[in-house]
Amino acid sequence: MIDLQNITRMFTVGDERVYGLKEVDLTIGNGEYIAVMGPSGSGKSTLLNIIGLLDKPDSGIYQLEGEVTTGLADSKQAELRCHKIGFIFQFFHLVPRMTAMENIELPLMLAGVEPKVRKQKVQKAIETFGLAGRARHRPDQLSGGQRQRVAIARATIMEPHILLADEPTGNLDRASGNEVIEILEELNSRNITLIMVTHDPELGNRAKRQIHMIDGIIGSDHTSSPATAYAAR
Ligand SMILES: Nc1ncnc2c1ncn2[C@@H]1O[C@H](COP(=O)(O)OP(=O)(O)OP(=O)(O)O)[C@@H](O)[C@H]1O
Repeated sequence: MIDLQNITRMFTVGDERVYGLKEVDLTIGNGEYIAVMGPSGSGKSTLLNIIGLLDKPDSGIYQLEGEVTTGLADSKQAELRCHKIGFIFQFFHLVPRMTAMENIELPLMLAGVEPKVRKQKVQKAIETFGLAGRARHRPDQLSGGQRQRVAIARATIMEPHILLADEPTGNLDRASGNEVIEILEELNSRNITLIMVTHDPELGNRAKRQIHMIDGIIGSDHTSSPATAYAAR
């Protein structure tokens, strides 16, 4: 469960103060599938960064799975992030000099998992995400869709409960984008919470709940009825 209470994040640009988020209340249950939409600058990435513990609010309380995260030491926040949350970005954020395999292995290394277990897990992920034959390729030797599949493998290798995806198909052609969405939806069907920022209304409609941001606040929060959700697929 993700629970944001009265969350505000402000940025100072020159003499001006800009709200990234303004007194936002939001509760997200386990296994939900949410699309976060809204115009540029409305606070979508700020919201995702706060939920993902990549950024801290200026005020308010954020509880992640019952634990109050606000005020926790950076190291403790990093530990929570590493074990509970996977990130997928529009531009993949893979390490260019590492192979697909090494990129996928990275979170396991950072978490101190022993080499034998690492190898087993990476091998399984390579197979699960259709990357056999590409394991030793570097990102610049992979297609966009393959890079995003490596990024998803890396994001899920620690078996997080929550996946945060910021425009995961924004840099992909339609076919590769569809493939990536289907993978993310399959993960969500296994009770992984999926929160996806998207500018694409068609994609947004596939989610079971749509949150529209405007000027740092939640302008609307709509959950599709099961029948509507089915029709949108
Ligand atoms: N690091 C920063 N420094 C200053 N202002 C920032 C910073 N990050 C975000 N903002 C401001 O906070 C507001 C929300 O930005 P945010 O990136 O969350 O919007 P967004 O909805 O994700 O936009 P986009 O769709 O263009 O990615 C904007 O006014 C933005 O200019």
